[in-house]
Amino acid sequence: IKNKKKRPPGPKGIPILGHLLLLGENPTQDFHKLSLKHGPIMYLKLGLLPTYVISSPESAEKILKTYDHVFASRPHNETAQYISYGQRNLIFSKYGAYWRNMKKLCTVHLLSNMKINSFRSTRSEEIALMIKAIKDVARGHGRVAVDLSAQVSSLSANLSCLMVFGKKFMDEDLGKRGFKSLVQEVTQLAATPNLGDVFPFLGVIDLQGLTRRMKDTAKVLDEFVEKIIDEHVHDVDQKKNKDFVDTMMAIMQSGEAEFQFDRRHVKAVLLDMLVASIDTSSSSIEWMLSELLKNPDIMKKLQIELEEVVGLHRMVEESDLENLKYLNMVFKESFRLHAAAPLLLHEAMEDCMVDDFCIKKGSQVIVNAYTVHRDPNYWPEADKFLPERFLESNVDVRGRDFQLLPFGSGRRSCPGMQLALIIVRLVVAQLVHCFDWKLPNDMQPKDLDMSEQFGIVIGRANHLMAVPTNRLQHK
Ligand code: HEM
Repeated sequence: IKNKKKRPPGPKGIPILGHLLLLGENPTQDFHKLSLKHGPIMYLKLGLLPTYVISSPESAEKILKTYDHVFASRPHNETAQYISYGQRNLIFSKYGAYWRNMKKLCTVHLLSNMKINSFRSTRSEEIALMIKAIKDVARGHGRVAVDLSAQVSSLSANLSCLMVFGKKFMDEDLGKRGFKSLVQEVTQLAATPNLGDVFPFLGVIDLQGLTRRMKDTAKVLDEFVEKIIDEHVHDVDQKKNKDFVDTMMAIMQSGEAEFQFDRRHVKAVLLDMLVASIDTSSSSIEWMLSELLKNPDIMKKLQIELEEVVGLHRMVEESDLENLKYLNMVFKESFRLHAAAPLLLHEAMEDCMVDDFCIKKGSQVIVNAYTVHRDPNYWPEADKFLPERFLESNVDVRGRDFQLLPFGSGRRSCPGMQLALIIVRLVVAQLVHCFDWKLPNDMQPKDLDMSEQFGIVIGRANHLMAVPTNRLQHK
């Protein structure tokens, strides 16, 4: 009984608001600083919502493995409801039979190795288009800078749209607001702390206007997806390569899903796939390129590996990836320092003792991968970018090693990891192989700004600009 009452340490809060005022523009960093003071299991009260912040590999293992069955649910997200057709998607769905069925369906039919491989030539064509556009800039003989952030974000959106909808969308599509900005608005709104989540009685009042904005955005997106589904229903048999809309509609029409599965479920999952894939992949690529520009010796070493494995007469292919060992090390180190979604949001489905502390049913449990990835017991000189630390180590990003969790671990871990591993490594390898890069205006690598912009995905605060010169010896 005594243990059941024991609460983890945490800062002193104030009545009603609890610890809300301790969180500023970048909650990941705020949690990080607080946990250095209060320990790996820290208690905070965000408004009325009891929250436990988990910050060490050992305590993360307890949450995501030992007691995964208790912590596999998601906390309520007032804003996100409206884009998920009443929690019919995966990301924000509560744990239960529906989520289990839907996750299985997505893993088997949308994100399997076979399905991912069926889009191999699409990836290759789209990446080649980006490289061609950069080559045109590189004709300026080392004088003109490329907006790498814009290039990569557009590539990532195109890759996701082709896979999900079977076609690309331009900025001018979807009326005045533009397709990409609309998808970005969804992630932005879902990430903005909503008072309705921490003071449930404020949910209906919508003081911040977030719900209203999300409803508006959701309506436009819904009309857009409806139109795409209709187009697919009309010419379903004409394509060899089935995109996600074809696949989901076929499952719906066949009735093979063992749970209720109608058009709302199809739309919820399609939007899930877009929202979960576009910014995570592009930010990860941006951060990896930023680190390479900041560390020219590491960039050079990677180029030497590419020269040895691929040669200077052709571009990188997906089949090369398994032979690029140093690329893999650079990739792990970049995901360690710049996990795209470092706050893993979970909810306790029952009371649970973790170490000496009782985590109460209904509480929010946040695993902060940002702090876990900097634990000095596992990561000496944790703030430095040192890919060589993986030289003699088997530590991997797949969720087996709790000191490195960029894709989470356990039941709620990322089902798109395999696809992300391919896209991020391939795009970075291609850019580094095809071009030499330097920072614009004689900027020194050490001066490159690495500020973060907080959101569901942590991106760069400023666009990454760099000057390319051609490297390959073919036209
Ligand atoms: C570099 C790219 C990516 C990163 C870093 C990433 C990371 C993550 C993380 C950290 C989670 C939450 C894990 C947790 O709560 O414990 C997650 C969930 C998820 N990811 Fe990814 N992801 C990436 C790409 C993708 C892609 C390409 C897709 C699909 C096309 C995808 C689909 C999802 C979905 C559907 C979920 C929700 C799973 C659930 O709640 O059951 N992700 N991802």
